[in-house]
Amino acid sequence: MTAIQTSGLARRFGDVVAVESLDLHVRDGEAYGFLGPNGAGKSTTINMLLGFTPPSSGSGTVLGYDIEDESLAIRQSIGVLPEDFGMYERLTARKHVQFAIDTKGATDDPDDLLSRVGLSDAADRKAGGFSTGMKQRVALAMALVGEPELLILDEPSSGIDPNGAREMRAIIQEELDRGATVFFSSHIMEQVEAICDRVGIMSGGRLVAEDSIDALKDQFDDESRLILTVDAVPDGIVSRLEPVDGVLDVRVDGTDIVTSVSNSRSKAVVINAVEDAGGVIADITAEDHSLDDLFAAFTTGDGATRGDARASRAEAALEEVDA
Ligand SMILES: Nc1ncnc2c1ncn2[C@@H]1O[C@H](COP(=O)(O)OP(=O)(O)OP(=O)(O)O)[C@@H](O)[C@H]1O
Repeated sequence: MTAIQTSGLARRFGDVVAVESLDLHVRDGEAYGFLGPNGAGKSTTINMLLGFTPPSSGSGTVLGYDIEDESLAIRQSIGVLPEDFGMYERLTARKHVQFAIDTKGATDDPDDLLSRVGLSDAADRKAGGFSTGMKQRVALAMALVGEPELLILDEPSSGIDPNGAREMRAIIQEELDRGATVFFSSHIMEQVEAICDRVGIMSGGRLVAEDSIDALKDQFDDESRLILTVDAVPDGIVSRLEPVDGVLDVRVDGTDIVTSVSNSRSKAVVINAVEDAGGVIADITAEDHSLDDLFAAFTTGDGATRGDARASRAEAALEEVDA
């Protein structure tokens, strides 16, 4: 069975198209990273999957249940860590978890769950005094109630310190090991890279890529990144380099001119162009692409055509897969 499937799913808020013709396929037992910049439509998608926001058009199923007609069954069967989790200030951490257990008719021991998320010491404290990270841990404990087949986690690591993020990763891995499907949105690329089998990248309400991280990276195999550190960045260097044949992207980061080039011939042209523009090159670095680059490539529209070009490349690649 497909854990999550949507077809032409869309949601508009007035003139704003939050999600547009979304076809999502999350397989049983996989860890699926749902990525995208702020405002890309991730939370709106998750809210549609949970039945909190009705779609403007399109359809979808979660664990085989229809997202519009069977949302109650969906919420009973899955574990959710929502984006904005409101807590009852006067209830203790344990009471929160017990509430989730009772609601689901589950038999978990709340103390076991609080121990898993590292909150044993705070079990009897009222949530009103909790830090953001502690609230997030309570929310995760509540999501884990009843060993759900599917966990939907919206930014699970937000507000969590690096140790907490590592523990969160370990918990997600444990859940995967017992056979659960994990669908989570995140801005933390290391976390996504460490956990995910596949990622879907949203941009402007559309799914611009959906594949394994390795497969997406393969699309960049013929490309490399060239970083020129200069004493002072020459005026207008971005618009000067962008038209150079083989240059896929240019941006300036402090005194670094960061370019993606499709062949080594272009590197020499870039270096010459920077020097011709009066740049004194202090250092040259060539780098492989990281997941951050990949994310930027699929989601940024700045630097003129690059984001669009990448998006169309991604679409072309996906069409090939579909064909
Ligand atoms: N209730 C609403 N009313 C009006 N516009 C909305 C509403 N909810 C979302 N939007 C708009 O829809 C778009 C997508 O928002 P959404 O929250 O889904 O993005 P996101 O990818 O989850 O972003 P973030 O990473 O910042 O949480 C944005 O332009 C947002 O302003």
